[in-house]
Amino acid sequence: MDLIAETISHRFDALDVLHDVSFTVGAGEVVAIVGPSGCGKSTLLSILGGLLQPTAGRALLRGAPPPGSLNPLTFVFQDFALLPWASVAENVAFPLLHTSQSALQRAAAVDDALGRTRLLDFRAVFPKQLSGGMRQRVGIARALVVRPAILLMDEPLSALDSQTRELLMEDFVDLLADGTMGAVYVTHNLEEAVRLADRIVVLSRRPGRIRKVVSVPVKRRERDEASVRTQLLELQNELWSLIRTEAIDAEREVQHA
Ligand SMILES: Nc1ncnc2c1ncn2[C@@H]1O[C@H](COP(=O)(O)OP(=O)(O)OP(=O)(O)O)[C@@H](O)[C@H]1O
Repeated sequence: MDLIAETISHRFDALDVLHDVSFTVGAGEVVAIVGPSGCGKSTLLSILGGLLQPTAGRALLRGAPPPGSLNPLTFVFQDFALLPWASVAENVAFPLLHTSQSALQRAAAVDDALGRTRLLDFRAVFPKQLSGGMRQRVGIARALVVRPAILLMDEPLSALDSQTRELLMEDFVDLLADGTMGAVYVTHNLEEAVRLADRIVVLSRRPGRIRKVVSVPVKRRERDEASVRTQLLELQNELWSLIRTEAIDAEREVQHA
């Protein structure tokens, strides 16, 4: 199933946020969205996920969802957005509450999502008992439980320390390995973009327009190998040089606001 951003523009009243953004996320593809602060990345993700109607253009899905998919698009949030009073298993089961699945089917789907995120031993634990990294694993399991075609991720690792980020990036590489699930990955972190994405959409300063789309020419599985480190670092530098001046301007704008 493909997700298509078709000439999307958006305004919040007088604030021009996105301008004429078009790209396609193919089945199983990971597309990162990077750009200076406030350029409209989260707004674009909300539009892609159908939470926000764009002022112009549209987001559409094309093709059949994966077998057994209950929801083609599902979000993973920066702040995990877990229910504090519910256990890990109950949090993960939450998106299934209003589906027609039987209790047995739900339990199987929850077990599958917990297994894929290595959380089976933590099913009865409550979020406050978990580290940040484990909480985000629960957030990811909750997204996986509906067997989505595409994960919509908004800075999913930015609340975590660098070691935990590294571990979760490895988890993402595993989860995305069989190519059945794609992702749109919004991030400030160019290292994450280069590590995880097939293609990186670089947005300009607000109103965000596409400045460049960059492909990562190394298989995801091989990106932690020493032999490609220089190549990936060069790509990261290329991205930073595209963003740097505008990031400085955006930073000043935020500070003066
Ligand atoms: N609901 C809203 N109403 C009005 N303005 C909004 C709303 N949501 C976002 N904005 C503004 O739209 C602009 C783009 O915001 P958005 O969060 O999409 O950018 P971003 O690129 O994700 O930012 P950051 O990199 O800082 O996370 C910002 O100036 C923001 O203040």
